[in-house]
Amino acid sequence: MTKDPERPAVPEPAKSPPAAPNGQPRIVFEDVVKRFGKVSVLNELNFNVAKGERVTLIGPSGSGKTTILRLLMTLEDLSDGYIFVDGEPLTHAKNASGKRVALKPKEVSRIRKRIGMVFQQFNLFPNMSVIENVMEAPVHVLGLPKEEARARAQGLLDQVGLGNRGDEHPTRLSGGQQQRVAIARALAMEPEILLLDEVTSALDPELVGDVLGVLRDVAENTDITMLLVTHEMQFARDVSHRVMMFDGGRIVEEGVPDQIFGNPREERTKKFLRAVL
Ligand SMILES: Nc1ncnc2c1ncn2[C@@H]1O[C@H](COP(=O)(O)OP(=O)(O)OP(=O)(O)O)[C@@H](O)[C@H]1O
Repeated sequence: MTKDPERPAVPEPAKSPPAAPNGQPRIVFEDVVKRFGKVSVLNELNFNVAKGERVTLIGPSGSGKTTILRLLMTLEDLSDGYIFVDGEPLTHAKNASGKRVALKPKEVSRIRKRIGMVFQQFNLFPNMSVIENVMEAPVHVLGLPKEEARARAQGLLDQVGLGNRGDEHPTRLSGGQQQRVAIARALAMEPEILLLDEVTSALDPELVGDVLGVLRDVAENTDITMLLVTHEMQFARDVSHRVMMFDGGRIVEEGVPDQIFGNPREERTKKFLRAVL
């Protein structure tokens, strides 16, 4: 695989990921229902993710993986049920009489700020320089002074191997470099939760390794809770504490990566893995 010369060497992947953290959950999905029109995509889905845990969601196309991330990012409305972050409701709560009520936008945004997402398409602002892309949310959402935001952005660009490209426009960068900027941009908000949705799927194969290298660094050197949707099964195996296999909006099977990838129990998981591995 071609290495980007600007990208510093990344450490070798850990042989086996550390034991999954437990304790107070960072994320709780409680009886989550998502419908698009009359079609129910998630049906009373329940799961927890611990603080610092990295969970990969796998499953066939249409099984609801992206919808789960988009609900957490509040890009989709929750049809029913509750999502909690550190015990606090994200978009809906029960009022004193037990009725489900939507939270006010201000309350939603307070928690939502703690969540970052990187998409398949990098979605950088084409009219801003690379460093301005990374500074934008810290300045406008967190209210950080510009110089502080710039220093933070520069540090992150250094971290993703693009420290000397800050003044360029994103369109001059390769897809892999743009995706590394998008990762820096998500990290600039110092999220407690990072959602990664097929972040290498739009890249030429030779650019995938550098982006995964950056994410490996993040996984190994921070305690950010991560939810990943990826087709990079070796990467998922290396960095995840847990893998959840979805089909039809339900969890078919979950377990540590070695078990799911090496010794899946459910026929549906075996069939899916046969098709993708
Ligand atoms: N905005 C929308 N309107 C209508 N249906 C939608 C919408 N977004 C998603 N869906 C449907 O919801 C289901 C779950 O989609 P989702 O993207 O979450 O699946 P996925 O597991 O991430 O699939 P993929 O691996 O192909 O990205 C699919 O049947 C999809 O067609």
